Amino acid sequence: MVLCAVRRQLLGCSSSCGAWARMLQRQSSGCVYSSTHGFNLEEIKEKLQAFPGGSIDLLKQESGIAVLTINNPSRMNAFSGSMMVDLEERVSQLESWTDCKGLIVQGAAETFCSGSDLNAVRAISNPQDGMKMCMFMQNALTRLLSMLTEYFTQCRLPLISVALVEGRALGGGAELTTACDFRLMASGSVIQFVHKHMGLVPGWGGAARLVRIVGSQNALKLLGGAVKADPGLGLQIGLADGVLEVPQAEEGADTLLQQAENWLSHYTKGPAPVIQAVKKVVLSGRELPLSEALRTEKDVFGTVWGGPANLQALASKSKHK
Ligand SMILES: CCCC(=O)SCCNC(=O)CCNC(=O)[C@H](O)C(C)(C)COP(=O)(O)OP(=O)(O)OC[C@H]1O[C@@H](n2cnc3c(N)ncnc32)[C@H](O)[C@@H]1OP(=O)(O)O
Repeated sequence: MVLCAVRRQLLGCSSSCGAWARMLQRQSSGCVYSSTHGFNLEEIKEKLQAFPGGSIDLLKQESGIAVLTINNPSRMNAFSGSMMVDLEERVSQLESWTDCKGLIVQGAAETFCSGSDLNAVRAISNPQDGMKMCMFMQNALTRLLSMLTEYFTQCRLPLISVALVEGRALGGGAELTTACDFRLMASGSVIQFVHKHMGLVPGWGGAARLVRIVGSQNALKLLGGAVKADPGLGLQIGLADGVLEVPQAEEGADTLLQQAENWLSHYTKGPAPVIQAVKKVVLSGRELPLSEALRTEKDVFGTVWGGPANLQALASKSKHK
């Protein structure tokens, strides 16, 4: 009962434990919104499907690293309605891939994503439809980053993700980069929250996540000034975790995707259960009050202690020179 009250207080829930239980139920599905918020998944999917074009493509690789490609080159990879539905389906596919360790999110044809498809935006510019689209994308991107389900130590997508930003990441595209653990920016690339210029603020969860990544001062500057963040600024404020050189065609150097895979492999090398456990303890440390984070860490520790990787390391008497 005391814990219940503490949790209610922490999440600003002033209603009864029944309401709290419903909130927990929502969180166990990894979603922010459910029917209690007027969110009807099938209804919104049908509405979004009316705006077709492009696709979100998922490639699962034997290495345990998946590549998610935003693919709508004729519109600078803008998100059509059907691509939003695609995204949610790809997240479900990733959630059921137990050996998954890492994810690279990239755009097709040398640019990342120019945000919402403005044709769809114009057609659903009434507040009700805007809210529905916003809830749908927040649910999908929250599941992508596994931000809520760690309350049950059952983080569904415990992979380490990186956005590979080439060209432009604008509006919703900039928001998408914040739904990854890391951002790698190619030389010449730009992340820009152009929402203010559109008379908007982020609605796909990008503002809340941005504050956690760069702090509220920098977030206010990026959003309030619709600042073009190039790789230099990105590194300086912690928005970018690395800069990749775009290879010249004749050089035979690694492609940006190969460079991103090499970069990510430093963090995904090793058995999937151990990598997934790392993601879980870091997420719970960030998202939970200390006492709950410590308990979560204990539970996750229990899943790897005496496990195959641990026993093998003990048997090999490995030294860490
Ligand atoms: C909560 C979500 C909030 C949002 O995401 S609101 C959307 C924010 N994004 C935007 O406003 C992007 C608007 N587009 C632009 O600024 C420019 O097109 C951009 C991306 C800088 C590229 O400029 P350029 O390289 O000069 O290329 P361009 O303008 O000729 O574009 C090539 C074709 O792509 C299209 N396009 C680009 N961004 C789009 C979008 N978001 N929705 C729909 N179509 C889009 C553009 O209309 C053009 O098509 P077309 O060749 O004229 O048929």
